Amino acid sequence: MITAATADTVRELERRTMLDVGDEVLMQRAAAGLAAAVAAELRRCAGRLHGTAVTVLVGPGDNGGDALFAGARLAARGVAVRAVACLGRPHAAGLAALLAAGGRLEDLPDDGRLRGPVTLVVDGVLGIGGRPGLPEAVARLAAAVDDAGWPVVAVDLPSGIDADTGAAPGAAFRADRTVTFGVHKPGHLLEPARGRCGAVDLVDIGLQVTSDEDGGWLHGLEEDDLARAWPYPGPASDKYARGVVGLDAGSDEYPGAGVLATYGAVHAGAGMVRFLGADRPADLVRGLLPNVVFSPGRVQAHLLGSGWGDRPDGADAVAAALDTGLPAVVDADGLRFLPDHLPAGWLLTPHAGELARLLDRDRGWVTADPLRAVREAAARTGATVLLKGASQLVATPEHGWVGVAVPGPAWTAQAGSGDVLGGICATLLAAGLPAWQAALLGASVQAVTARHHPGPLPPHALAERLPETLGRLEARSRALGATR
Ligand SMILES: NC(=O)C1=CN([C@@H]2O[C@H](COP(=O)(O)OP(=O)(O)OC[C@H]3O[C@@H](n4cnc5c(N)ncnc54)[C@H](OP(=O)(O)O)[C@@H]3O)[C@@H](O)[C@H]2O)[C@@H](O)CC1
Ligand SMILES: Nc1ncnc2c1ncn2[C@@H]1O[C@H](COP(=O)(O)OP(=O)(O)O)[C@@H](O)[C@H]1O
Ligand SMILES: [K+]
Repeated sequence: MITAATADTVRELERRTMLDVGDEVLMQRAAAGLAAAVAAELRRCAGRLHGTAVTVLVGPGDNGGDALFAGARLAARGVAVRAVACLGRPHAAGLAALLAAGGRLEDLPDDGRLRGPVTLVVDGVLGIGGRPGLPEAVARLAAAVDDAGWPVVAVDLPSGIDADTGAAPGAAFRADRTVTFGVHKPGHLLEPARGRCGAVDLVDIGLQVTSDEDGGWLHGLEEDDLARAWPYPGPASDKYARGVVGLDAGSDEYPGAGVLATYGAVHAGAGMVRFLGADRPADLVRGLLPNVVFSPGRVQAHLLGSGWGDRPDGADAVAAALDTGLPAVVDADGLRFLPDHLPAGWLLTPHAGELARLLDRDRGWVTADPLRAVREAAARTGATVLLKGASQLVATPEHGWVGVAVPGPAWTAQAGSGDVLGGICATLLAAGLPAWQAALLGASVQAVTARHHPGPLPPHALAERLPETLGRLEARSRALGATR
C-alpha cells in the first residue's frame, strides 16, 4: 500500500519531527537519499560516477536546497556538478556546500538550452511549495531537457505538477525517477502527474507517518495488496458463500452492456449470477453463458444501470433494490435515478462526465481536482463512490481517506470496460466485502489483468482473462503468507 499525504499534512509532520531533530537534519537526510538515488542512476546509465556530468536545476526554495546538498555529495565523489539557477536565489547553505565541494553555479541561459556535457539532470526547481506550471523560461528549459532525452531525476516531484491534486495544467518536467521524502504525495499516485514521475523512490527521513484521522490521506493499492485482500473461495465455500449477484443491466437498445456486466460478474467468481434485465440482453446472455439463471430468487447484491438508456421505470428499479436492504452497484444510466440519500453499502461507479452530472457541475470541475469531486460525491449521496478513469478513486462516508486502485494501461479506456467493472464489483459486494473494498479490488483486478496482457483486448475478452489473474494472485497471496 502506498500512503500519500497533501503538502499541508507533510509540513505538519515535518514540523513535529523538526522539534525533535532540528531543521537541518531533515534536509541532510533528504539530500543523502537523493544523492544515493542519483549515484545509482549514473551507474545504470554510465556505468560509473567518476567523470560523469550532472546538471542540477535549482529554484528558490528547499527543493533546490535538497538538490544542492545532494550535488555537493556527488561532487565529493568525482562527479562534475554544475547548478543552474532557474528561479530566484538558490538556497544559500546548499549553494555554499556545492561550491565548497568543487561544483559551480551558472545562470539559466536565455534560450533555455543547456551547453556542455550532461550525463543526467536533477530537477530541483520546485517541490511541495510549488504552484502548478512553470515560468516561461523554465518551461522552455523543461522542454529542451525533454527533447535532449537526458535522464532526469526529480527531487520530491517533477516541478510544475500540482502535488496535492495530480493536475498538470501547465508546463512541467518529466522525470525518469522521482525521489520523494517521508511520505508520498497525491501527485505520485494520480494522473496526469503520475505519468511525469517515472519510478518513485521513497526516502525515509524519520517522519512519523501514522495519522489517518483527517481527510487528507490517500492509500494507493499495489498488486500485492490486491493478492492479499481478494476473497478466494475456500474448501468450505458454497455458491452462497461466494455470493449471488442480481444483474439488471442492459436494455433492448443497449443489450451489450448486460452481456458485458454478466461476463464481469461470472469471471470474477460469483457463486451464482441471476440476470434480471431486459429481454434482448437476456437472450444474448442465455446463448453465451449457460450457468446464468433468469428467474427471480435469492440475491446478495444488485447491479443496476449499465446500458439502461432512457429507461422509464429506472427510479422504480432503484427504489425496489433499496427496499431489499442489500448492497448494490449503480452504474451509468442508473445514476440518473438516485434518491437524495443512499446507504454507504451502495457503490456508485461514475466516470468523470457522470460524476459531474451527479454533482450538478461541469466535467472540467471534476477533472481539475478528481479527489475533491469524489469526496464531495460520497459526502453528498451517502454512498461509496468509485470515480473511473486513468486514475480510479474510491471515497466513502465511512472513512476520510481516499483509495486509489492499481493503475492499468490506457487501452482499457474503451466502451464496455465500465460495464464489465460493474459486474466485477457486484460480485465482490455479493461475497460480503464492504463497498469501498469491492470498488478498490474490482478496479484493480481489471487493471492488473490488462497489465499482464498485450492489448487492446475487447472488454469481454479481458473479462475472460480474469480467472487467470485470480489464479496468479492466489498463488502470490500464498507466497506472501496471507491469511484468509
Ligand atoms: N520542510 C522540510 O522539512 C523538508 C523539505 N524538503 C524539501 O523542501 C521542499 C519544499 O520546499 P519549499 O517549501 O521551500 O518549497 P519549494 O517547492 O522548494 O519552492 C517554493 C518557492 O518557489 C516559488 N514558487 C512556487 N511556485 C512557483 C511557480 N510556479 N513559479 C515560480 N515560482 C514559484 C515560491 O515563491 P512564492 O510562493 O513566494 O511566489 C517559493 O519561493 C520539498 O518539496 C522537499 O524537496 C526536504 O528537504 C525534506 C525536509
Ligand atoms: N486512461 C485510462 N487508463 C486506464 N484505464 C482507463 C483509462 N480511462 C478509463 N479507463 C478504464 O476504462 C473504463 C471506462 O469506463 P466507462 O467510461 O464507464 O466505460 P463504459 O461505460 O463505456 O463501459 C474504466 O473501468 C477504467 O478502468
Ligand atoms: K522538483
